[in-house]
Formats: sequence, C-alpha cells, structure tokens
Amino acid sequence: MADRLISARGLQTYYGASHILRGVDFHVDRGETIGLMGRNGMGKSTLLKSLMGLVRPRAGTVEVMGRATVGRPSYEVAQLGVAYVPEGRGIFGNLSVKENLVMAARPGTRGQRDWTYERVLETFPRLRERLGHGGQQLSGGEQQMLTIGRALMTNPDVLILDEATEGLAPLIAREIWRICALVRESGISSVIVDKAWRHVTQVTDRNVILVKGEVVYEGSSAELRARPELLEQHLGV
Ligand SMILES: Nc1ncnc2c1ncn2[C@@H]1O[C@H](COP(=O)(O)OP(=O)(O)OP(=O)(O)O)[C@@H](O)[C@H]1O
Repeated sequence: MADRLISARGLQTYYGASHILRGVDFHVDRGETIGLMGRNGMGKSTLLKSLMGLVRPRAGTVEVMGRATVGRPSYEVAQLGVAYVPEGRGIFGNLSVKENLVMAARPGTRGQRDWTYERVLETFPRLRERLGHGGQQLSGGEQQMLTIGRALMTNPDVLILDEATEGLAPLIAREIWRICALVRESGISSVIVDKAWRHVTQVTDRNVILVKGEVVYEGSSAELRARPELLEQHLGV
C-alpha cells in the first residue's frame, strides 16, 4: 500500500452559515504531486485550510502521517511535516531574506536535512542576490520564492502551494514552475493550486477538480490534458 501522508474523508466545512466543503475526500501519498483545480470560490483554499487546521471542518476526518488532526492547531500539522504556502504569502517583512530562511531551518520528520540554506540559495539564485534585503523590499515574485524557500528549509514531507504563481510576471512564474519540478524530483509530495492548468499538469501526477465544494473529477495529468471538455466544463478554459 502507498505511504499515505494526508488522508481526509467526508469533510464538511462552513464559514458561519455558508456551507463550503460538501463531503470532500482527499489524500496525498508519498512522492505524489497533486493539482487542485476549480474556478474561483469553489473551495480550494478552504480545503487546504481544513487540512492545515486553519479552519475546523464541522464533520469529517483528517489524518496527517496517520494522526487525527481535526481540532489540532496548524503548527502541530506543520510539525508533522506539512509546509503550507498560503495565497498572498507570509514572510516576515521586517527580517532580511537570510533571517527569514535561517529561522525556518529544521530537520524533517524522518531527520532528513536535504534542504539546507546552501541548497535553497542554489535553487533560488535571486534570493542569494538579495540576502541582506528586508522581506518588504522584495518584488512579489521574490517574496514567493522566499516563502517557498522558507517552506523547503523545514524539510517537509508535503509542500502545499496555494495560488503558486498568481499575479507574477511570466518569467518569474516560469521560475516557480521550475522549482515545482525540482521539488517533485527531490521526492517531496506537493499540492499545487494555480489557474495555469497547462503548467500545473506538467508537474503533477494527479489532479482533483472541485465544483461548489465537491470533488467532481480526479485523474492523471495525461488523462486531464486529453479531455478538454472537462477543462471547459469545470474550469471554463
Ligand atoms: N473567511 C471567510 N468567511 C466567509 N466566507 C469565506 C471565507 N473565506 C472564503 N469564503 C467563501 O468560501 C467560498 C470558497 O472560498 P475559497 O477561498 O475556498 O475558494 P477557492 O476555490 O480557493 O477560490 P479562490 O481562487 O477565489 O481563492 C467562497 O464563496 C468564498 O467567498
């Protein structure tokens, strides 16, 4: 059986009276890269937040590394090996690039130290050029690189990227896709949310489409690319 890192079943998540997730099953196996797709407002971010313990599902279960996590704080989920890069990022603007990276450093859940400060700088040459800059002096693309770099410094088993390239210039977005491919090669599982389905399916193994808080499709990247009617129907592309 596959090494199941995250397993969510029957998630029902609300914001007040708004019923957002309507019985979502979702899982992440070791080494898998998953695209989470759907139009705006379909519940992608809410699913990620439900997995991370940032919103509490009203019903359903989440297991991370085999441990039930509903009701546990998000830092505990992070300690189980899940690094989360939220939409809109979240670096420390008053700290330098170097400080942002160094303070995140820790070995992974199996003691792995694959992602070191040096390796992150080799992976993101732009960050090396900005080491002394404050987080708030960076461009949007550099901030996204820094957030991903910080996440990698925690040596996660799973990396979750919400809106990976939203609002970034094409050249920078290309850089982020290159990183996603590198992360995949390094054996870290990822969940990627992004509107650019062509890029997404180039780096993912499996894709999940949400419509109004329900999973309406799940399939390999090759299958999804071969079925433009699904993309048109569910993503409007
Ligand atoms: N904190 C909140 N309080 C109330 N409603 C919310 C909150 N956050 C999101 N929603 C609503 O929940 C629904 C799902 O939002 P969610 O952010 O999960 O969608 P999404 O698929 O990630 O889309 P997007 O790409 O727009 O972020 C939307 O209708 C949104 O308006």
